[in-house]
Amino acid sequence: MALIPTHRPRRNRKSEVIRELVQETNLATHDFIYPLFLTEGQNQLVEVKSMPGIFRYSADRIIDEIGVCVELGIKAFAPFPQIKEELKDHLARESANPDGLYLRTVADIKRHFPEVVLMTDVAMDPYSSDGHDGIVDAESGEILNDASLEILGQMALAQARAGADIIGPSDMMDGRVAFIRDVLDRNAFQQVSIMSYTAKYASAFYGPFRDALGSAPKKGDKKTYQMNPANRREALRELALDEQEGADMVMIKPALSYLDIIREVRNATTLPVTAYNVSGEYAMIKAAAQNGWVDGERTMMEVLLSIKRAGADAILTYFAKEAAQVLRRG
Ligand SMILES: NCc1[nH]cc(CCC(=O)O)c1CC(=O)O
Ligand SMILES: [Mg+2]
Repeated sequence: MALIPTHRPRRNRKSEVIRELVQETNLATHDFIYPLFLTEGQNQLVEVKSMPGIFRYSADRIIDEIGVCVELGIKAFAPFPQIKEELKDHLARESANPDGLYLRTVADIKRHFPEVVLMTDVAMDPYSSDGHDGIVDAESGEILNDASLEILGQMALAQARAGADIIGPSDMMDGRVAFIRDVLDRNAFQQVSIMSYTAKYASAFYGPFRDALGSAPKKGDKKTYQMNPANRREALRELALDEQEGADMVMIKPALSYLDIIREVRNATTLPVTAYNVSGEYAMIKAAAQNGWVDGERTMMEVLLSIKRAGADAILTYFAKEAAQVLRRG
């Protein structure tokens, strides 16, 4: 008797239709935010070596690319700029230049596609001659928190003026969400949202992104501002502060080694939760797929689904375009 199971979960797996009926999590193209790399010049389309299938686009080429994505149903984008070395300085001044590569292109994208949502990145690293997200004290090498807030506030304001829909502070300075919210509100940008990089870990998985932008720290690492990968409770503390400071959405980054944090944050907040499936996570799957070691497409879809199952409402992912093609095919 004991040898005949009374409970048979396999009955709910016996056909494709039944499996779909009981499926708990679904991926949709509208879940994706597509990060895009911008570069100077005309007619530039340069593949990032460590990210096969991902390119740096000059301003003229990005418009066509966004057109293709919109056609596929991708409606949200997160642009990042590759800034020329000679435009970088200790105070990241280029970050607030309305005629610079980034803000000019943001305005241009919004002109061509008023309906797309642009999330702009607030952090000093792409514009900083030190390659850090905040100001580096010349003597001590310390990353100065409160002095950096001024620069981040001006950067956010310049992005709002260029037409950003969502400001994404990725810098991990303390208090920046409240600071940026205040600057935006005092300048009549009450409707511009803030998606905080709430729990951003000091991760080895950012390597290919830093290759793409040439934004790696010139000295030291980011461990005095990005979080220790060992910590879980600290993510909840950052969450509580970002809620108090007025974040509209919160983000966990990276995603795959931090699915537990995504779930934990999902359970602790009523705010929308986003996860950033970062460059190194993309590169790993691409490399294995190119070697024939995993099925790239199935691995991609499984990873994205897992991030949603963990509790993310939206996903920043370099896979957005490929996954949208798979989802369209059905
Ligand atoms: N402000 C820094 C920033 N903004 C986005 C990413 C990484 C994204 C990725 O790896 O895909 C980083 C990484 C870093 O700290 O150097
Ligand atoms: Mg914080």
